[in-house]
Amino acid sequence: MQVIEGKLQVPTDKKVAIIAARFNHLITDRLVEGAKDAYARHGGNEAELDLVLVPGAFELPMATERLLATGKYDAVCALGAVIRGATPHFDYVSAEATKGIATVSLKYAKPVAFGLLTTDTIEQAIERAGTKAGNKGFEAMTTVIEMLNLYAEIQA
Ligand SMILES: Nc1c(NC[C@H](O)[C@H](O)[C@H](O)CO)[nH]c(=O)[nH]c1=O
Ligand SMILES: CC(=O)[C@@H](O)COP(=O)(O)O
Repeated sequence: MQVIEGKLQVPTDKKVAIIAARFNHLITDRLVEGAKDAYARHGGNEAELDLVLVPGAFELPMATERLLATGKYDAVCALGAVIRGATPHFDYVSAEATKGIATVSLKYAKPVAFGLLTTDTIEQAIERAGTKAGNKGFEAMTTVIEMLNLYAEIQA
């Protein structure tokens, strides 16, 4: 049986953008740090990353679409933190961001990692932004690296 999988080594010929929401930036700044750390730990040079900031998670898909439409990027690491408030707003923002990120990834057939926290409390968000439950930004960038290498293995 042939096993096809992507290795965890940053490819030298691929351009990656991090796109991060400023909303809840106390959390998202930590996710960005985690993503940069993952890139460096897997052999990449942080200076080669581009960082794009958007107002909130709702804007992640539309700005990712613009980025990929330029043809300059091979993958995007999308980061944000939606934290439940008192109204149903959380459900709308998180659902649109999630659906949009998946849609744009499929449209361009390029990896767009889902580094979006959707938490009930700020404590849960802190736990996932570099404390006891790891750093979802690190995980998302690791996914970008694996998927870029996987796509290189699966040539159309
Ligand atoms: N409540 C959260 C938001 N809300 C803002 C929206 O994402 C959007 O920027 C606004 O509705 C204008 O289009 N964004 C987050 O990233 N996290 C939240 O918890
Ligand atoms: C994600 C959100 O919904 C949040 O920031 C909005 O809070 P609220 O529902 O209290 O307006």
